[in-house]
Amino acid sequence: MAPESMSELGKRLQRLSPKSRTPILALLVSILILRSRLIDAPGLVYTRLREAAKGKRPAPEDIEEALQKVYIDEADGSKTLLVPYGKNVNKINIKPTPPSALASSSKSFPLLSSSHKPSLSRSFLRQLSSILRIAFPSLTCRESFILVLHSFFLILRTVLSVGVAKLDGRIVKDLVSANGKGFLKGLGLWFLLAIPSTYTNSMIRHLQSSLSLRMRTRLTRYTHDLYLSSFPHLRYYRVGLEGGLEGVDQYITADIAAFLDSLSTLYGNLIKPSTDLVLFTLSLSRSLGPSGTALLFLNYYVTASILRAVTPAFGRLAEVERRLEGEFRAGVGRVGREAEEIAFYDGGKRELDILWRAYTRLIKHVNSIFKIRIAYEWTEDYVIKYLWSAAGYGLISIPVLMGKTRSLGVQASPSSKPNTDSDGPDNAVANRTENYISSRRLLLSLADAGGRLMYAYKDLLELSGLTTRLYTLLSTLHSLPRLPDITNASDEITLEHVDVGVPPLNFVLADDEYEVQATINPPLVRDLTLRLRKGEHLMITGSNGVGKTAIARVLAGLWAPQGGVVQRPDEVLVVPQRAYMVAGSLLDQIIYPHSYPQYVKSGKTEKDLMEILESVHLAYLPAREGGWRTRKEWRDVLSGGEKQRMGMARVFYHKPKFAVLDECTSAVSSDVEGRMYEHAKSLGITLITISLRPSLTRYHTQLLSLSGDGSGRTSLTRVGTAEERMGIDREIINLESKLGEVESWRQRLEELNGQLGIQKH
Ligand SMILES: Nc1ncnc2c1ncn2[C@@H]1O[C@H](COP(=O)(O)OP(=O)(O)OP(=O)(O)O)[C@@H](O)[C@H]1O
Repeated sequence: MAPESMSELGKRLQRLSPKSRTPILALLVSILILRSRLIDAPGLVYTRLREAAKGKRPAPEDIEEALQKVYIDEADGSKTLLVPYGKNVNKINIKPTPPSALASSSKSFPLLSSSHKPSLSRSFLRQLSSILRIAFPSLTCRESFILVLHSFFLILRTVLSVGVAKLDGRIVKDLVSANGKGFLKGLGLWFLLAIPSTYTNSMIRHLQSSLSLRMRTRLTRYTHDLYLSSFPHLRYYRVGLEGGLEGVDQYITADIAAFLDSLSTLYGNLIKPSTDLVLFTLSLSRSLGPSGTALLFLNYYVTASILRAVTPAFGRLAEVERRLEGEFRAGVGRVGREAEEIAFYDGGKRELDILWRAYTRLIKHVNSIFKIRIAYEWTEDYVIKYLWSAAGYGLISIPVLMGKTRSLGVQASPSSKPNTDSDGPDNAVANRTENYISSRRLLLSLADAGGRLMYAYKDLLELSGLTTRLYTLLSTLHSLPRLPDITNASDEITLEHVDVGVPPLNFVLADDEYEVQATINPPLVRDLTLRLRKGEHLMITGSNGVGKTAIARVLAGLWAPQGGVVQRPDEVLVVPQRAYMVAGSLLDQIIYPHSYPQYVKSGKTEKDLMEILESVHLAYLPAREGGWRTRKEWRDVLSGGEKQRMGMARVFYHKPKFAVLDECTSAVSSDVEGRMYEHAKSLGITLITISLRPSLTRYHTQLLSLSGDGSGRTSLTRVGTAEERMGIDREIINLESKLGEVESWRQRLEELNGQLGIQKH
């Protein structure tokens, strides 16, 4: 807008009366906000508009590059996500929650008592305020600004409703008194008032959803940063085992959204009727007098008491519903994830039973909520719609029936002022009609506001259930203590008197006090002491379930040792038996957990990657799958052995000092397995192999055997000791002497064939 036209607009605004200025100012402010949102929104709308305006569209290669890159690391530590959208690439800057902010907010999330039930208590307010501090990090943040604007429009709507009620009365009065001019004027005003009223309504809806979305983004980012924390917390790994929380996906996706929807709807449902109640009561009290107003308040008190008494525990019901929803979702997710295994067993029918059971439990619960609601809503409707209306009729009738004609609602306009009761019975009727219509409308609005408030009470209870769900997730994630730091700058792995066992459920709560679980799981491996220098390859063996992988978990830092001291260099890569395939391109599979920008930074090229694939006998993949950037569901595309080879390809890409190979070549043919082991050793990688295959022993210098008798004992022997070599020598002599006899066996065979008349061709 040009500056001259702005100042002209300012002058015009000044000429308007303060009352008529308010809606116009609100309109202008909101237009400015919408405009600034278009400009400031990081990427999404603006990039598209700007690029469309310039007629500049990214080439398909740019989009492919963006798909591969995913994000760009910025100098300030933030990341800029590249999101291909239609024919454009949108850039969205994401600032991670600083670890210090996570650490300081953890004090606001003490664990709830195990006996906690959601309700409107102080605990609910504490939980809500802890969560809201994440959604509204400061008073000056954009969310706070939207909230203020939203509240302003909510109040403006109520002010406009009062105006509409008054105008309504005035129009009917003019109609009854056959005042055509006044009637037409009233109608004109009616249409004028409709403009800010309808605009206010749409702004309220818009601001409510945009506030909800913004809060969701903040909460989701915070939860992601917390959940996907790297060492020393690894919360995504430990939240189930040590935190005892199942189905985190339901919490992070559906529950956050449900919580915020409930919160933002509730805010509107609470502010509007509360303001309505105050303003309408004020308007009405002028016509009802002190005793009428007192009766009105008595009416509020009685109805609120009745409804409180009949309100079921909606909070608890909502919490249970979310949990059952999560169980059902997890069931459906499991079938999708394990589809092939289920199909091999033809287990569809069995899975159907399991899913149907989960769904039936959910539906039964929802149905029972519906049934409980019938009785509650019946009482609510009866009280609010009929009891309140009847009380309203009674209250309006008092001044009318007692012959009082005190002016209600709208004061007659100056032009209509001479029309007083003394001018004749018609005017008296007209005035009473005006008063009645205004008051009636106010009373109906009052009953509506009361109904909404009562609904808000029920919504508030439901919000308490959703708050408890979200709070439980955040407090459980926060409660996981740091894992001990086991890394140092040396080139060797040392374990001294280490006990390895399944970590206990981290905290259980009794009477709001933290207590470490009393029953620590007995160690699987006891008093393990070993020292592994670079170049000393260790093989760990033992029967199933003795704790071989448990040792790998301790070495990786996933489980804290139950006793003793573990020290290892930073560069230890653990390759599990079940190879994990990341969402992304073929190239992403090899470089995982590196991202594309890290790969570029490392200076490696596609030629290097090809050499790696050749060393694991997967060189045919890029050509077969359509290139390095092909994106597929690799978990389904690659065979079990191919996936395991890909796991080894990662080892060759990262070249760590130590690689823990946890039966990660069990599905690979022996010849290829051997060549991969040799290759790893030639790259200078020290191997720690967990395997039951004796054929792998020859690639190692030490053998750690775990006893299968439950004692947790271990024995460490050197592979290739003098005794072992003597054993091998004995075997060689034995075989050689047998080979010496081969000639005599062949002669005997020919003799036998001759006797049987079998001719050798
Ligand atoms: N999260 C867990 N919760 C409870 N028990 C566990 C957990 N993880 C492992 N265990 C138990 O710890 C024991 C050792 O497990 P581990 O995976 O180390 O066995 P393993 O020696 O590697 O066996 P395998 O040769 O079959 O792979 C097993 O009895 C297993 O059931």
